[in-house]
Amino acid sequence: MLLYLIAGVLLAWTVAYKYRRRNMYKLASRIPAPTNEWPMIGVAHTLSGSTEDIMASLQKFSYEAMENDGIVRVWLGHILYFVVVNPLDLDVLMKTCLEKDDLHRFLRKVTGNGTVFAPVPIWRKRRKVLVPAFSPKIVESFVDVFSKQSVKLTKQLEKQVDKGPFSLWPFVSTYTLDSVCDIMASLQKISYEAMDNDGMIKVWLGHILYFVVVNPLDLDVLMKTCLEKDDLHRFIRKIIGNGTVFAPVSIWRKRRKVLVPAFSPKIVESFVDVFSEQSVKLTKQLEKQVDKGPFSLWPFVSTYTLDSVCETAMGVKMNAQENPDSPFLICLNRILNLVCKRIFHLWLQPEWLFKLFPQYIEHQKCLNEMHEFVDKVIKMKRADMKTESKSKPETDKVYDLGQYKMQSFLDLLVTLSGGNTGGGYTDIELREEVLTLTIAGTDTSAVAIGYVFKLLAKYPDVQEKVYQELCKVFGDSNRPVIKEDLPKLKYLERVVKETLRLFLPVPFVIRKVLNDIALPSGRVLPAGSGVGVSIWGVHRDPHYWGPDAEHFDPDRFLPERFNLAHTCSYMPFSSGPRNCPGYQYALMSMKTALSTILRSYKVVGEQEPTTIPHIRVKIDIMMKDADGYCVALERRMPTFTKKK
Ligand code: HEM
Repeated sequence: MLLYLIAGVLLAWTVAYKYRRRNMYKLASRIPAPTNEWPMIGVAHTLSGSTEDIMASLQKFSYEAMENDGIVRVWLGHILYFVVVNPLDLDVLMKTCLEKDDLHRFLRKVTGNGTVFAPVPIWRKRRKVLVPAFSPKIVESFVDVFSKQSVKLTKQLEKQVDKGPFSLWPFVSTYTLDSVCDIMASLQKISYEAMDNDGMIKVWLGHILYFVVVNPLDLDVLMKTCLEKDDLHRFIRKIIGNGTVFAPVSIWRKRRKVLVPAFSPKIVESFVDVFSEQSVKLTKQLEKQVDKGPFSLWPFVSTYTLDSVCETAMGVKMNAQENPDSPFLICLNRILNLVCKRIFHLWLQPEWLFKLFPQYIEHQKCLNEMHEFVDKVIKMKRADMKTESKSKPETDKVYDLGQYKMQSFLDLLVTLSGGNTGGGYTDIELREEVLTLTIAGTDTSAVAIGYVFKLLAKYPDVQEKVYQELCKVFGDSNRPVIKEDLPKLKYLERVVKETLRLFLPVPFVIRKVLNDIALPSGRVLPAGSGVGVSIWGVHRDPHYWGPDAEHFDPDRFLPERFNLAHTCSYMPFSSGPRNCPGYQYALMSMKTALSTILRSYKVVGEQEPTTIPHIRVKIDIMMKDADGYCVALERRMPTFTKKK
């Protein structure tokens, strides 16, 4: 019975198929075929892999079509194609045939339902969102990017001048790639659009609707109610698990309660000695670069912040400044780089697909190395706390594990979570929190220090004022910084705050909307959508910062001038219950490093002709200088050795 049924279905399908083909043949017979049809030439060329020959065939078909009233028919496998060159026919076809051919299915594997190859029902919605993003005003705003990339391209081509023929392709292809991949430029553009649209604009990212918000009144509500982090953070959760920064709210609440007391002013102040010692080391490391022209500051400042954070978080002297080949540092940088790639490359997102890429093995290797290291520190800490022994275990060859201090965050977390025996954090919870602090505290502060350097090089008058203040506080002494110095460095603090306004390490924060939310601006954000908080946009919005919002002016933070109309109009450390608990720590670490280095060296670089600073930025988890914080140093006085 079943066999009869199957046979019947097959027969019906064959008849229908034959009928359709007959119909097709009938229609096709009115249209000539080219003299050499596809199966003969096309397949042979395809098998030989000669794409040049395929192009030659396509050109030939086009010529034949020109001679046959603008159309010829071609079979590709079992599918009949009409090659059309007649503009009148094309006018109708381009308006009616909107579905892309199945041949594009291979590209769809990469772009998914991205507008270009999406099926028509999906395409219609996507196109509606995409078209306004190509408005003349927006496209015009990209000319700056094209222009900068063109100057770079011209400089790259310089190497080939008067050297005979060469392939232009690698040069022009990277030019367009750089322009198109300028993710930060797109985020900035969207933020400007939001400013012009009463502080909000909507954007589709894949199938999720995001609202990019820059209105501080709306943000005040959103930052207090939308506490759940977006799913895009799941890649970084692979590293830090349920560590405070990206934990689901139910877990985050408990973790935050334990973490906040560990950032009390008294505890953070006690870290200044660590910042100071590491800053002296940093100044010594920089010595090699003095009077030697421009160099990238990034490896120097990022190892300074890593050493400071590891010492204060785990009590371990990482010595990354002297030992940049430290496996922990290499793994940390590599894994963060892979996370960033996964966020922006859709094909690396599904876990099963990512596992097929060689990067997966690298990812796991780095993860294991980092976990093993932190687990080792935790084990030693527990043992040490148990025996309360002052004698330290044998020094680890690479990490110098023996030298931890008693009041690191790790000590505090063990105690604050309920103690070393029962009730307190498990080893995994401790590892998650320690890694969270390391990741949240390292690059953020390094990025910010790097931007201060860039801006001081651009504005020597501002640097001179910083230097004069340092001379006033430290006299001609080259002693290391102590905690009492920091509150006296008021102008330096204004420079840091203004830098964090214009060039902030975390320009965007993404949260989930779990329930419909009515906002002060009158809009309602629907449950299931996402909020892209453009802190970058908030900080540059002339509605709140005046017509000179884009200008670098540290004195706008003078108490008599600074009037924070809305809490959320300045929030480099975010706002609300999920803001950054490390802001005092970061400011102290930055001020210590800057006041140590700037007494020894003058930073020089390309000066800015106006008060609007231009720094080319890229998104690499954080917003970083695309040129690696390139500056030069000139000597002012000998490096620091003496204590007060
Ligand atoms: C200039 C330096 C820094 C900047 C600009 C910065 C910025 C931020 C921002 C914007 C957030 C909130 C993200 C959100 O709202 O979703 C955050 C969270 C956090 N930051 Fe920082 N941060 C800095 C330094 C630090 C340091 C030095 C530490 C620790 C040593 C730290 C630890 C954390 C932690 C634990 C969180 C998670 C808070 C929570 O979810 O409850 N940050 N940071």
